[in-house]
Amino acid sequence: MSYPWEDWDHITKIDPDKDLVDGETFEDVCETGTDALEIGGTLDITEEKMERVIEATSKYDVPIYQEPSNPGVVIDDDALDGYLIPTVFNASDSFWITGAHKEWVRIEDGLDWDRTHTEAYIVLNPESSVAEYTDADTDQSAEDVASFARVAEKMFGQRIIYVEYSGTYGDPEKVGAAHDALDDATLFYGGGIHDYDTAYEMGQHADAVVVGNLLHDEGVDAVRETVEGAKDATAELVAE
Ligand SMILES: CC(C)=CCC/C(C)=C/CC/C(C)=C/CC/C(C)=C/COP(=O)(O)OP(=O)(O)O
Ligand SMILES: O=P(O)(O)OC[C@@H](O)CO
Ligand SMILES: [Mg+2]
Repeated sequence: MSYPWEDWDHITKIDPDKDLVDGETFEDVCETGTDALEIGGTLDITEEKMERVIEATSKYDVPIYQEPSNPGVVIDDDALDGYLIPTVFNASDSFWITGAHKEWVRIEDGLDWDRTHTEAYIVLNPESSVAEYTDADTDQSAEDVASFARVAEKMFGQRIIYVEYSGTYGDPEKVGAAHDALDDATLFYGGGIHDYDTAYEMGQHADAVVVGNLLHDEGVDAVRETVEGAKDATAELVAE
């Protein structure tokens, strides 16, 4: 079986709680060359804000996925290509590993399983809201990260492993260790990517890089540079 994310090099994560840079539109975002949009964030996400972003982005060709941070914000919308549901492998509280998922399945009947996929997060920036929120144990060596990645793929059948440094640029060695530990699963990296070079460097280790804050803080020209960095890193790997 093949999955759409296997062809992605670059993902733009849109936080529905944050604005775009003045004068920029969702059309501009879709024209950066990014391969997919993930819509989600951890703080103050409401259904209404989610709907607004889905509505505005669904007119263009880029696939859009919702990444809900809790069961209460999931939107039932045909415009979505699917749902990427996080599970946090190094959370201290099992609510963020399987508990929220159990609640979701309990309250929703008729989930669209064909469009529902999971992302196995390894959260590594202790300062991030996602680390606080899930009480993640972020003190992990490269070997620990590699082992989490392997457990996620081999024992839990996860197809997406996500090394998350939300808000700060991470350690390429840990990202590389996760990549080396995987056979077929896809590795996402997110955190602090802000220019061509950072996208290029992490793009050499991860299958796809995720860019979040940059869109809201600097705008689409900066995002386009990161698309180029990520694509060049992939082109180089393919040529090797
Ligand atoms: C079962 C369902 C439907 C949901 C549960 C989903 C889970 C387990 C969420 C855990 C938290 C998580 C991994 C959320 C994904 C989104 C994310 C990482 C947002 C980025 O977080 P930050 O950048 O730290 O937060 P802000 O940007 O909001 O400050
Ligand atoms: O906002 P940044 O630091 O780019 O992180 C992207 C993403 O991994 C957040 O979930
Ligand atoms: Mg953020």
